[in-house]
Amino acid sequence: MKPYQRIPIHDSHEPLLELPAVFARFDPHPYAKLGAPYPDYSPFALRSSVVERLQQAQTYLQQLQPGWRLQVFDAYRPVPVQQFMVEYTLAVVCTERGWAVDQITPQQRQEALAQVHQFWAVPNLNPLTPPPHSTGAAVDLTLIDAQGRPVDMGGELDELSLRSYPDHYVGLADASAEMYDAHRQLLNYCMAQAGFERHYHEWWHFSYGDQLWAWLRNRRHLGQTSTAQYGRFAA
Ligand SMILES: C[C@@H](N)C(=O)N[C@H](C)C(=O)O
Ligand SMILES: [Zn+2]
Repeated sequence: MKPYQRIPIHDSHEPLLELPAVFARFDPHPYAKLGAPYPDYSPFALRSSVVERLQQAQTYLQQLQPGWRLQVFDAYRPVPVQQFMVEYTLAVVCTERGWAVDQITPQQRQEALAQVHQFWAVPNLNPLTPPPHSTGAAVDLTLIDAQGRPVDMGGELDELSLRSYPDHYVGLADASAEMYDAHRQLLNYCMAQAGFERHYHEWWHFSYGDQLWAWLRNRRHLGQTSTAQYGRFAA
């Protein structure tokens, strides 16, 4: 169990809302394209207050960089999709290691899964420990410029590497590294101004009101005892 999963949840039962067209999106959606199951809700949906805060974040961004927009990669993710993506990523990791995923030993499976879970939450059905995206309060996103071109963040979303750590480029004396770090700081600044917290291993993952958000806030403000406002979304 991760420490943030001990945070109590008092669900506000806010609805999930489709993201408005003011935000750019990855099209087609990256996991739907792979065949992930979305029977009920779009992956581009978030809890209503989280949508409002995302709009605030984009307003802050446009005050600093006119015309730039947030580009959403993924938002609401039901637990079966979390399971699908963990299995998919496990197969990728096995292939990279030269292993056939359907012939690995229990020990190899454990090793490969440990790598997967550095970046992917466990597809847990326990309502006390929901995967962050199944709450509808977590979002993976990046920036595009006024011409609609991707802003270079020095790594791809969902990349299983140290480059994904938010501070990977901090202090590196190289012009590209400084630019990547400036872009990551800009994204984090706008999201933080709107109340979001960023994942400690992923420059692209932010949330507002889930267990990880409360845990990160309490860690930053000693003495604060925030709880989660969103558990696993249930219609
Ligand atoms: C890997 C990335 N897409 C992601 O969302 N990671 C977090 C930790 C998750 O699986 O909830
Ligand atoms: Zn995420």
